[in-house]
Amino acid sequence: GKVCDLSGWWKNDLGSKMLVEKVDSQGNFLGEYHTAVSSTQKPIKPSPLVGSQHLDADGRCTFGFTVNWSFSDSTAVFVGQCFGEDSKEEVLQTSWLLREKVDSQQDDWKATRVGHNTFKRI
Ligand SMILES: CC(=O)N1C(=O)N[C@@H]2[C@H](CCCCC(=O)O)SC[C@@H]21
Repeated sequence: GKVCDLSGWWKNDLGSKMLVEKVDSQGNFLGEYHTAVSSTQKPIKPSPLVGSQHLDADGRCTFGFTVNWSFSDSTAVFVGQCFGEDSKEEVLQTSWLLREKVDSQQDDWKATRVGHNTFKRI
């Protein structure tokens, strides 16, 4: 069967782009995330990501990664699964949590956003 190897460039429906560099034999990878959107006023910059994937032979591996935003004090974590039927194009269905930095615990309740998003290869 076809292993789902996440390495390469991906784009989601917000227009954000992600590069996954080499996936090692344990499924670990590094990369960078170029977000098209942000909740901050600061200029957007590429940000490093660290993650790991399963290496199932069925092209439908699960994965997770963390993005340490280089231009804001927030952090995002993504989890998802690759759907790569042999003939059809590969799609990553993901859910994410974005944790922004708040000044006090009184604001902790509103500090985490959740979402979902689909990535396709570019
Ligand atoms: C995939 C997806 O929906 N998102 C995407 O591609 N960019 C936004 C967020 C970017 C956060 C930038 C740093 C900040 O604003 O603090 S992470 C979830 C969302």
